[in-house]
Formats: sequence, C-alpha cells, structure tokens
Amino acid sequence: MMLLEKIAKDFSDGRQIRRVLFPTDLECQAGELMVLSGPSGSGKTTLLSIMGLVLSPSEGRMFLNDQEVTILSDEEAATIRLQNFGFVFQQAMLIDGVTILENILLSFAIQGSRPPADKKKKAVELLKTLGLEGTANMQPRLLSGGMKQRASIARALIKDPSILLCDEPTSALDAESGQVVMNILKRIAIEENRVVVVVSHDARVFPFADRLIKLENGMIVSDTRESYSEKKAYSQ
Ligand SMILES: Nc1ncnc2c1ncn2[C@@H]1O[C@H](COP(=O)(O)OP(=O)(O)OP(=O)(O)O)[C@@H](O)[C@H]1O
Repeated sequence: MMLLEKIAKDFSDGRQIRRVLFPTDLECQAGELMVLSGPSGSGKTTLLSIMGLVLSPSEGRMFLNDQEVTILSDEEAATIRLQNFGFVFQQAMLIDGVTILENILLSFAIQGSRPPADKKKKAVELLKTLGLEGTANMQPRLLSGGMKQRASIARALIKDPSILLCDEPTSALDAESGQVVMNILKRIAIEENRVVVVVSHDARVFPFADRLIKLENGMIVSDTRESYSEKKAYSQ
C-alpha cells in the first residue's frame, strides 16, 4: 500500500547539511497498527512527515498504491494528501467557539464548500463509535483531554482516509485516556483495514503495536512484527 525505497532526509542550517534520516526502506500494510518509536531526535517525526507528504525527502522514492508520489508537484501531492491521509497530533487542536460537529466538518468549510449532508451524518456516527455520543453540539472546552483527542480522530476520519498518521497521540493524556485512544487506533487499523502509523516514545503504547519499529540516529535499528497485542496492555 505504502512503500518507501531508500528514503533519506537532510536538513541544512544555511552553512552545514546534516543527514537526519539515512536511506530507509519500509512497506506499510493496511490492517495493522505500526508504532514508530525511538529516542528524541531519532527521526520519527521526520519519517512520519515524509510518509504524509508533508515533507519532501532528499533522496529515495515513495509509492502509494503503486503510484510514485515523490515525483508529484506540491499541488498534486496536496491533492493526494487530502484524499488519502488523516492526521492526529499530540494536541487535539480543536477550534474553540465552534461546536465539535463543526470542528469535524471544518475541512469542508476551509475548502469553501458546505459539508455534504451525508458527511454530517457520518460525523455523528463517528462520534458515536468513538464514545462521544451527545457531544456534537458542545464546545471543545467542555470536553476532557481524552474526549478532545477522540474528537480529533473523528476529524481525521471524516474523509475516510486509507492512511492515518498519528504523532504522539497519547503523550498529553493520562494512562486511562491513552489506553482508550490506543484501543480505538488499533480497531481502526484492524477492523477498518487502514494503515495506521503511530509515532511514540511512550513504552505504554508498544503493547498495542502489531509492528514495532525502532529508530536511532535516523536509522531503523529494529522492526518486529510479533504479537505485542497479547502482552500487557497500556497501564500505569
Ligand atoms: N526543519 C528542520 N530543520 C533542521 N533540523 C531539523 C528540522 N526538523 C527536524 N530537524 C532535526 O532532525 C532530527 C530528527 O528530528 P525529528 O523531529 O524527526 O525527531 P523525533 O525522533 O521525532 O524527535 P522527538 O521525539 O523529540 O519529537 C533532530 O536532530 C532535529 O533537530
């Protein structure tokens, strides 16, 4: 589904060029939860940003459903991104002053179009599946951190993306809310057959991983696909 071939990234500070991601091969499959872990500065967010077509690699090729996306113009890449990707961040980043439902449908407003009626229905259904029934007309400030994060997952899923990329989705949450969020992300991967990639340095999310990848100094140092899910779940 998503294939990275020798993807590398260099950053320049104007004087020096520094390689922060060394040539990386990676294939991401639908139907499993992939966790990218590693110490601070190891290149997790850089890799996730390249996967989400937010950042261009310095070298290598990337394919999405057999289409090479590394040769696309910025505009074409943006279209592919809108069609295929959903993003969840450390902070839910909901807009205050508008309701949860309006937050979920915001991308349609940004594009200048009215949300189609079926999307409103879908947003309400998503809220229900995510345990947020009854919150559609509430303001974000009335929700707990965990509820806000679940609303941000609904926002990411409204366009039915085949790939969901999450950067530290539990690190602002308490253990219990983090567990709820990880269970949801795992279900989204397995039952809805999507690619779900979670960047986290939090060992408590590792038991949820179907595939656990560790990065160190811009390199994948381990890639394990074993039944972490049967091990101890997210706990204190
Ligand atoms: N825009 C940029 N310009 C220059 N250097 C950058 C830029 N973005 C990231 N870096 C550097 O690239 C390296 C990898 O950063 P990255 O954010 O991918 O690591 P990370 O593993 O996600 O870290 P953390 O867990 O702290 O978020 C770091 O040394 C960082 O300073």
